[in-house]
Amino acid sequence: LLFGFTGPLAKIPGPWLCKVSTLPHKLALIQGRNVERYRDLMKRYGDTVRVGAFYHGIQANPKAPDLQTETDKVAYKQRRRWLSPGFSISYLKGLEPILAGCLREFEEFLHVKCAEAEGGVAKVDIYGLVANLASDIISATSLGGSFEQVKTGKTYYKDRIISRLKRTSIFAQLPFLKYVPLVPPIEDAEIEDMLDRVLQKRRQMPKEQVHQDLLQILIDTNVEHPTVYTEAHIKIAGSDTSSTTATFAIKLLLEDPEALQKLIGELDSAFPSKSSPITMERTQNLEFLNAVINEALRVQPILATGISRETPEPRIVNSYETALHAQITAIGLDAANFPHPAQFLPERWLAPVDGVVADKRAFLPFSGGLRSCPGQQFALRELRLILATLFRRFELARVEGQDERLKAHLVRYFAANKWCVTVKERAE
Ligand code: HEM
Repeated sequence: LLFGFTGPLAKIPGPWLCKVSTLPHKLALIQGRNVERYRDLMKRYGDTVRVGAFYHGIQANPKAPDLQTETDKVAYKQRRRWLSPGFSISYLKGLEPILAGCLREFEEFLHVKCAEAEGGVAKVDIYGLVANLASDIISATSLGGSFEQVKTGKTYYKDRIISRLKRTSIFAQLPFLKYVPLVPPIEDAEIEDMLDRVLQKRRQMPKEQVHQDLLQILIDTNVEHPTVYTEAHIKIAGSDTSSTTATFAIKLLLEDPEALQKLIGELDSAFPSKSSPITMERTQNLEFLNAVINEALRVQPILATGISRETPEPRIVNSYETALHAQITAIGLDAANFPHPAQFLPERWLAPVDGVVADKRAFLPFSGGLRSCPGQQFALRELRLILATLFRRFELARVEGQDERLKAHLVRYFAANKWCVTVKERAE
C-alpha cells in the first residue's frame, strides 16, 4: 500500500485512489469507457498520468506469446523478420487483383440494394458491410480464399472479433476469470476451427498450386518453429481496424458536406468516368483522399488503449523515470499539436491551420518504431480503395436518429453493432 506513496512512480500525478489501487482503471477498461477517462485525466493532470501496463494481460495463451505480446526482444525481432515478406510493398502490389475482385463484389452488392430499393435509395448498415468487405479482403489475400461475407450478407467475423476483443480486454483486468469454470475462454472456438480448417486445406495442397501468401509464410515458418500459428489471428483482427476506420471516415465526411464535396471533386477528376478503374496506383497520390484518411485516423482513432513500452534502461520522460504507456491517440488530440483538435479538418494535412503545420511526429495511429503496425501500408491501400470506390460511384447520406455511441475494448466500435447510411447510385 505504501509503495504508491514511496515507490519510484509516487511522483506521477493522478487520482488519489490510483496511488493505492488499479481498480478505477480496470473498471473503465471493463466498461469500455477508457478513452474518455484517459482524456479527462490528461485534461486534469497533464501529459503524464498514472495508469497500468497491460501487454502480458492481453495474451490469450499464457504459454505462447504471439507477435504483439512477445516481450523477449530477440524472439520478437525474429518473429517479425519471418513475417516481413508478407507485408512488403512488392507483395502488396501483387495483391491488387484480389482486392479488385472483393471490391467488385462490394459494388455489386450496393448496386443490387439500390436497384431493389424504392426510388433507388437503399438503407445500408455500412459498418457491417465494410467489415464484411475487409474480412473478405483479408481472407482472400492471406488465408487462401475469401470468406464471401459480402456476397452472403453474413456479418459473422466482425461480431466474433469484437466479442473476442471484449473478452481479451476484460480478462486482462480480471485474470482470475481464466480459471473460472463456464466462463468462455478468450479464444473463439469457431474462429480456431475455421483457421484449423484453412491450415489443413493448405497443407494438403499440391506444391505447384500453392500461392506464396502470408498463410504460406506462416506454414513454412511453422515447419521449423512450431509456435508461430497464432499470428493468423492478428491478421484477421487487422480487418476490423481497417473497416472501422473506413466507417469513421465515412461518418466524418457525411457530417462535413464541404469536405465531402472536395473529396468527390478530387475523385471525379481522377476518375472521369464511373467505370474508370480505381487502382492502388491511381489512389496513392490523391492528396485530399489521403488527408481525409489521416484526419479520420487522428480525430477518431480506432486504438482505444495506447501502447505500452519498456525502456531498455531507465529513461527520463517528462521528468519521470519509468516504463511507459503512451496514449498515442491522445497525442493526436492535443491542441498544442493540432489546433481545434476535436474538429475534422482534412485541410490541416495540406496547409497550416492557425499557422500550425500538422506535426507528423504527433500522429501515431499505427504506433512507431520497431513494433509499429506492419499492416500500415496494407491498411492505407485498402482504405483508399474502399473510400474512392464508395464516393466515386455512390451517393451516401446520413440516417438521423440512430444510436451512434462508441465503446472501446482494445479498439473502438459502435455500441449498437451497426451504423447505417442511405446509398444511391451516382449518375455518370
Ligand atoms: C487502420 C487500420 C490499422 C490501424 C490503425 C492499426 C494500428 C495498429 C497499432 C497501433 C498497432 C500496435 C503497434 C504497437 O504495439 O506499437 C498494430 C499492431 C499490429 N497490426 Fe495493425 N493497424 C491497422 C491495420 C492492420 C492490418 C490491415 C493488418 C494486417 C494486414 C495489421 C497487422 C498488425 C499486426 C500483425 C500488429 C502486431 C505488430 C507487432 O506487435 O509487431 N494491422 N496495429
